[in-house]
Amino acid sequence: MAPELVSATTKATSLVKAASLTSRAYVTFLAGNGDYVKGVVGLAKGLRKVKTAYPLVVAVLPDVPEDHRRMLLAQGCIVREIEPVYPPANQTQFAMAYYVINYSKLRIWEFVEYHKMIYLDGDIQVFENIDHLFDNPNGYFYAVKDCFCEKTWSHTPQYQIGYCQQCPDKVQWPRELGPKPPLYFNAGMFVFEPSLPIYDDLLETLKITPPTPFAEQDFLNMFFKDVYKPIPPIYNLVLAMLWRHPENIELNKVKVVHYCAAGSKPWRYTGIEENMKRKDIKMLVKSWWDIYSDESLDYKKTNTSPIEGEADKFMAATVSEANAGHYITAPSAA
Ligand SMILES: O=c1ccn([C@@H]2O[C@H](COP(=O)(O)OP(=O)(O)O[C@H]3O[C@H](CO)[C@H](O)[C@H](O)[C@H]3O)[C@@H](O)[C@H]2O)c(=O)[nH]1
Ligand SMILES: O[C@H]1[C@H](O)[C@@H](O)[C@H](O)[C@@H](O)[C@H]1O
Ligand SMILES: [Mn+2]
Repeated sequence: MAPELVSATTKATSLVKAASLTSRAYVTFLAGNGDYVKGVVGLAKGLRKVKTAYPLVVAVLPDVPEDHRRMLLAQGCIVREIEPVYPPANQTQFAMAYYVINYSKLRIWEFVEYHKMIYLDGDIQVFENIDHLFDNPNGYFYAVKDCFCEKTWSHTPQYQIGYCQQCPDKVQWPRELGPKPPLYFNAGMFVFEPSLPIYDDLLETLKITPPTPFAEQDFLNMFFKDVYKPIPPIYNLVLAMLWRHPENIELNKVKVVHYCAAGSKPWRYTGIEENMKRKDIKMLVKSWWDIYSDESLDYKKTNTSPIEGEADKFMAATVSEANAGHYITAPSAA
């Protein structure tokens, strides 16, 4: 082959590789000017520590201040601004106010330059590589089953009768309450495929769906109930599982920890709330801090492999062609 052809072929091959790399990404969501940015910085560093091959996209609301965006870019994140999504007007009083902003998460279905994404809350840390989840068959919504035993669930019949899908045989679902409710996932972590038709359908369906206490989590559960595939709790350890269902958890096998129990956010941890003095909780909070404080995990441009370099160029080209000025690109989190 003529040298120029060889080089063209090599270039094409690396572009194809770069394209397939950039067609997968992790994504998280950031709102406001508070301290959740610390969670996202910790997550970017955690993903780098486990040597993920994929970047971390941060979907930010307009109220995220410029200096927080710069911190994320400096950590190798891709920052994309999204518009807020609100549930139907005049009904917001029915949702837990704190969660209403999370409906904005639905915008990530619009990120169709990626074929597949793994969504992670900002209060999640990844302790082992989970890139293999991208290889799960397409066409399903993958997430971990939630637990109904904490007080946050006290508004539900499940909580009131002591039924939890984590131990469905302990308290049987009573016949008089009708059919057993479908499996319910925690929406702090899920694997999904961005799609414009699904995005339109999500927003159209939301218009006719009254808000409920767990906001977009309830909504996503309802919307994806027929394609939901549970994955093991090691992919999203909801901390309450440690004291509610210890028999279901082998802590040394856990890959992803979700600091969602009251008082457990590592950057706010004081130890005063219920269960927060447990040895396992203290250990998990310390593990989060070890990653967050490790300067060797800060993003360095020189860390990028040749393939990542190509991915960056490919992204930059795609972005400037397709979406000039719409969002800011940054290098991979890995
Ligand atoms: O002021 C805020 C509040 C939330 N978030 C983002 O929104 C995510 C969800 O909020 P929490 O993690 O505080 O919520 P929980 O984990 O307690 O709640 C769970 O229920 C919620 C219902 O709305 C969501 O589904 C959420 O993903 C799910 O893990 C955060 O991680 C963070 O990424 C912010 O950036 N700023
Ligand atoms: O999303 C909620 C929230 O994270 C609560 O803290 C937890 O008790 C729930 O199980 C979960 O569904
Ligand atoms: Mn969370």
